[in-house]
Amino acid sequence: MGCAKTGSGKTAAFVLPILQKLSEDPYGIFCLVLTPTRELAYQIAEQFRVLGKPLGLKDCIIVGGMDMVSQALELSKKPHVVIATPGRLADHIRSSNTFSMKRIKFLVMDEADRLLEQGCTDFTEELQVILGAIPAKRQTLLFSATLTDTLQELKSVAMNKPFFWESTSEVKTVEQLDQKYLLVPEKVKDAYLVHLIQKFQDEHEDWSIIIFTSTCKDCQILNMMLRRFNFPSIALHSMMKQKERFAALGRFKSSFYKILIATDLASRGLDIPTVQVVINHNTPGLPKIYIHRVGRTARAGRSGLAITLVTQYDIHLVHSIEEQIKMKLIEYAVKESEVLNILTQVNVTRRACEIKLEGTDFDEKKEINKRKQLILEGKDPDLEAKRKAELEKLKKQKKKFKEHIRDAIRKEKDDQIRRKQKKKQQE
Ligand SMILES: Nc1ncnc2c1ncn2[C@@H]1O[C@H](COP(=O)(O)OP(=O)(O)OP(=O)(O)O)[C@@H](O)[C@H]1O
Repeated sequence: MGCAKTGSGKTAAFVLPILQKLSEDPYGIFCLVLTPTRELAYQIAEQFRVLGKPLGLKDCIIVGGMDMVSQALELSKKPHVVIATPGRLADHIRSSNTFSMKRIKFLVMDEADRLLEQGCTDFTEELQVILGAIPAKRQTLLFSATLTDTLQELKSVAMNKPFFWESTSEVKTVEQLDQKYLLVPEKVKDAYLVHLIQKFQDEHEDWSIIIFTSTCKDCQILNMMLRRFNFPSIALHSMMKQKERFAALGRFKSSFYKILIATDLASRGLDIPTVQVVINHNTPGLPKIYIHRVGRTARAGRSGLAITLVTQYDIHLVHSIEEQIKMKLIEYAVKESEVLNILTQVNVTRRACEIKLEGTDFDEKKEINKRKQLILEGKDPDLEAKRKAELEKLKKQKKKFKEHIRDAIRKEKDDQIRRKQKKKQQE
């Protein structure tokens, strides 16, 4: 298990030793790399290709959204390395007997904590299928910039004592990263965003910027809005077709578009050296999401700037981020008068974009996609919706209970302090 900061070169840290071992005894399929997103799979394959060229390395990328037949054909040709997202690889294992992974020596899980996380996109079932198709005797490598929580869980289930390497540093983010926050009222958030982008465009023409949003819809609307202000922006989210996703990323990487508006689909692993600024349009709900998002800049020793827009409802989230990364964010200063000047125009434009999007089948498409996915997984969409609603209810109750306890503890602490102060005064 390897845990090191974002942009510190974890990919090469597993690619190079694997290539070394492969050169000693080359055969296919020698190694399997799993990663949570399709874009990341292509990026890892690129590193294997560059570094493995002298060996004549054959690789194969197995991800969803691409043609399954040609993938099956490639798998049957025994590539040295398979780089895959779990869902599509599990589909191939279930449906095909034209390839075998029984001899693989290395299993790499990149962004391992995400792969093993049991949340909204849960890979558990797919991982079970994959683990059943590869030999038990192998070396398993887990990498991420945020592995600490997963470590404890894994240590308890691992058959051998795992070797864990962590870069020693108190602060969890990169030193060269300038981390700021901007306190903004929810309703005027977009005016601040437009102001920031205008400023960066005016002052640093060559900078590339990533803006992270919380939902696909927000991502889409912001892109429409920024386009209306003539900013060179492009969206990247999971409701886009896979070909559009790759094209968007390609155009951003080549600096054809200088602004990428993305959901957390792009928060992990992506390595784009020109990115100078990351803007969090919403404050990430979890510190580790923050760490990965801001890690899209200041990579490989470069500098970078991260600005998180914080509304009145998000202050507790910033506190937990600061606690986790072990440093304080600094307030970013803006000229309020300049924001006020564009406020009405921005709000009117946003509303116009929202109306335009409502006129399309965006929401409907999302529902259909969700139902399709559930049916593919062999689940009943209606039953799942009911289950989800019940879970939500339970979660809310749990949250309320936790808040209640937290308040009670805080109150008790305050009372204690007050009692102590009173006692001192009396003395
Ligand atoms: N020894 C090195 N010297 C200079 N650059 C390097 C070196 N090793 C890797 N790099 C480059 O550093 C960049 C970041 O590497 P990489 O994408 O592997 O980071 P990472 O640690 O996996 O980050 P993340 O946690 O965000 O996925 C890449 O462009 C890579 O080519």
